[in-house]
Amino acid sequence: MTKPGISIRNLWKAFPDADSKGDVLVAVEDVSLEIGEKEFVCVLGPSGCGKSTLLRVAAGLEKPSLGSVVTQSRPSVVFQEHGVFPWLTVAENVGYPLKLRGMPRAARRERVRELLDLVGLSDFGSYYPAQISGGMRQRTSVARALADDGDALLMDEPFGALDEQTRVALQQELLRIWEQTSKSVMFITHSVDEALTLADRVVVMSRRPGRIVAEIEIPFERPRDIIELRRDPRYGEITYQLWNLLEQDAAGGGGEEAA
Ligand SMILES: Nc1ncnc2c1ncn2[C@@H]1O[C@H](COP(=O)(O)OP(=O)(O)OP(=O)(O)O)[C@@H](O)[C@H]1O
Repeated sequence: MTKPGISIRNLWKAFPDADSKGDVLVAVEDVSLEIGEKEFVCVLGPSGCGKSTLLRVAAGLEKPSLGSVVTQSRPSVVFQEHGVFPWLTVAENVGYPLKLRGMPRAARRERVRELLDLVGLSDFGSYYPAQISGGMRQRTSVARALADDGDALLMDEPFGALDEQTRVALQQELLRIWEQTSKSVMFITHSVDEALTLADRVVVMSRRPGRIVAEIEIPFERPRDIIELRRDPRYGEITYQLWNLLEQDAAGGGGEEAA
C-alpha cells in the first residue's frame, strides 16, 4: 500500500448507555485501518455495528474515546440524506465550500461548471433540491464533496435510500469520477453487492461492538463495468465469502442485537 490517506489506530468509541444509567455502550472496539492514497475501501457490516460512528470519528465530527485518526487533509463527507442545503440551488450547494474558502466569484463559477459537468447536472444548476430527484440530490452532494477538494472522501451509505437502478447508475458514475480524481475513499455500506462492486478492499465489521473481523482484497480490474462484473465467476465467489463472514458473525453471538 502507498502512504496512508487515512490512518485509524486502535480506535475505541463509547457513548453513555441510554438504557442503563452510568454504563457505556461501546460502538467501535479497537479498530485499526489504513486507507492508502487513491485506495477505495468499503466498510461492510450489519445495521447498528458502528459503521457511521467510525466514519464520523474519521471525519472529525466525533472525538475518539481512545486511539487516533490521522488524515492527510480535512476529509470531505457525503451522507445518505439531508446532504444538501434546501435553500440553495444545486450550483450554490456545489459552490458552497469554494465560497467558504474565499475563492473569487468568476473562478468559483468556472469550477462549479466543471463539477456539475462531471456529475451530469449541467442543466440543473439553477434548480433547488426540492425540484430534483433523490439521485440528483445525491449527485449534488458528491459534487459538493469534490469541490471541497480534500485528499480523502468519506461516504456514509450515500446511495442507501435510492432505488436499485439509480443506485447502480450512481455507483458506476462514482467509479468514473473517482478514477479521474483519485482520492482515498472510505465508503460505508451494508450491501455486499455495493461493497464488492466499488472497493479495492472490503473491511468487514462485526455486530456491535464493531470490530474488524476480516479484510478482503477485491481483484477486479479497473475501470470496472459494474453490470459486466456480475458475469465474472469471481463475483459469485466473493459474494459467497462475504455473506459467510457476515453470517458467521451473526451465528457466533458475541454481538448484541442491532440498534
Ligand atoms: N451519539 C450517540 N449517542 C449514543 N449512542 C450512539 C450515538 N451514535 C451512535 N450510537 C450507538 O452506537 C451504535 C452504532 O451506531 P452506528 O450509527 O454507528 O451504526 P451503523 O453500523 O452505522 O448502523 P446503520 O447501518 O443502521 O446506520 C448504535 O447502537 C447506536 O445506537
